[in-house]
Amino acid sequence: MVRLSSEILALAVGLLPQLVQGAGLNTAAVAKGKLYFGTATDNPELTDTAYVTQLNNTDDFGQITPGNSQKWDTIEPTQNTFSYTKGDVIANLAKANGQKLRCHNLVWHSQLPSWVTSGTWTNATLLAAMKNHITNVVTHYKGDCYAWDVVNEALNEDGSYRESIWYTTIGPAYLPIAFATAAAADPNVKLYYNDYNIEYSGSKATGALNIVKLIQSYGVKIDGVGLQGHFIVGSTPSQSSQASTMAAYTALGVEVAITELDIRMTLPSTDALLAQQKTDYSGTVAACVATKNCVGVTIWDWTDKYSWVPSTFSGQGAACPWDENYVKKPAYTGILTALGGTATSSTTTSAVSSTSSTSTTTSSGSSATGVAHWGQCGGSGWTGGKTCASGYTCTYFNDYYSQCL
Ligand SMILES: O[C@@H]1[C@@H](O)[C@H](O[C@@H]2CO[C@@H](O[C@@H]3CO[C@@H](O[C@@H]4CO[C@@H](O)[C@H](O)[C@H]4O)[C@H](O)[C@H]3O)[C@H](O)[C@H]2O)OC[C@H]1O
Repeated sequence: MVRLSSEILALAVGLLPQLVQGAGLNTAAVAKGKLYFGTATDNPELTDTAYVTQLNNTDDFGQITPGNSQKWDTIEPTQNTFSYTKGDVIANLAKANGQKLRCHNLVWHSQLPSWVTSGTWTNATLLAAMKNHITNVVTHYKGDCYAWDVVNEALNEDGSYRESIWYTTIGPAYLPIAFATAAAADPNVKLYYNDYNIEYSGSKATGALNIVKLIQSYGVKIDGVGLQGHFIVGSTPSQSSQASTMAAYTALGVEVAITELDIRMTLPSTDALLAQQKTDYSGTVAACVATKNCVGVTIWDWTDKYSWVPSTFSGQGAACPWDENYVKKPAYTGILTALGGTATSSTTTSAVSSTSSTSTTTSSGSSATGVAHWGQCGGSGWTGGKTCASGYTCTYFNDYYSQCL
């Protein structure tokens, strides 16, 4: 009842209906006792005003993660020369918006500069370089990060250690040493081990459990396990499987978070794939909701326009809850309902229609019904049909947003 009144008020004063507080993903997550619902972002897309408008919407996003700008190759491209410009842009954006920042990442086998991958190292020299990097970066962002992904993807699929430069030169002790170094630089930040395909039981999840135990056995602090959640429509692990795996981690005294959620499909998308994607997103988020020490969910960017998927997995995409035109997909409603939120008219109209056929109509560019459109009615940014369907009138809200009502 209250929400309906807010919508009427918002319409009356010409506000964007989707900004009505109380309707979004982060608001619903916090109401469920979670710390945040968030999204990854990256520097290049921050020049897109409509993108940033939604990124800044704390009703949907209470947390952001830099997708690339805190990685080793960006921050320390040359040994002992640190460049924080890109990372700071995102850290400052989070600060300005009052959003939590998940910091990503300190030690990984990928996106390393050549001075690391091609250097001639001994155990002692590589340890010194790793500790120097961690100390500098964690100190620079001290107080800014809710959590650091201290080590990313240390495992093979069979649960053995990945033959990275870290493992082959230093051995498994690089993990506890990395965590101890981060803890010394910022005793208050949460320290995570982060990986993919550890969201369901199996050898790799066992490997991740063993990493937590290894770090703890050294008397070193580890606060959390990050479950990346890069899934495939129709092959996403079930809610119960994800929840029971989360329980195995939290039984070791650490929290968990879903840190990089996206659910990709073989293109082109169809109504059936979008419906299955909604189910898959919903079950995954519901697993976190059902797990007391699952603190939050982060999607790996919110719009298909800037998703990493098509450039990494040939022929696949449409992995995010918003399409490339910033129209909410059925997945959005799936997430919201898993978070205990209600799909109101502000959700369904500015976002997805409750029927997948409307989404298809919109993305195919034929006449639009009660759905959101970025841009002015009939203008160049008008992303759906150039005209509203019979019985609907195009209503202008602002330069970015119009809707067939
Ligand atoms: O701009 C992009 C960044 O967005 C990108 O960020 C990384 C993306 O995810 C994380 O690393 C990847 C995780 O998925 C692995 O592939 C999996 C293989 O097994 C499959 O079953 C599973 O479905 C797949 O997801 C990739 O091999 C990993 O690289 C990483 O934590 C993020 O930083 O990084 C590259 C930039 O170009």
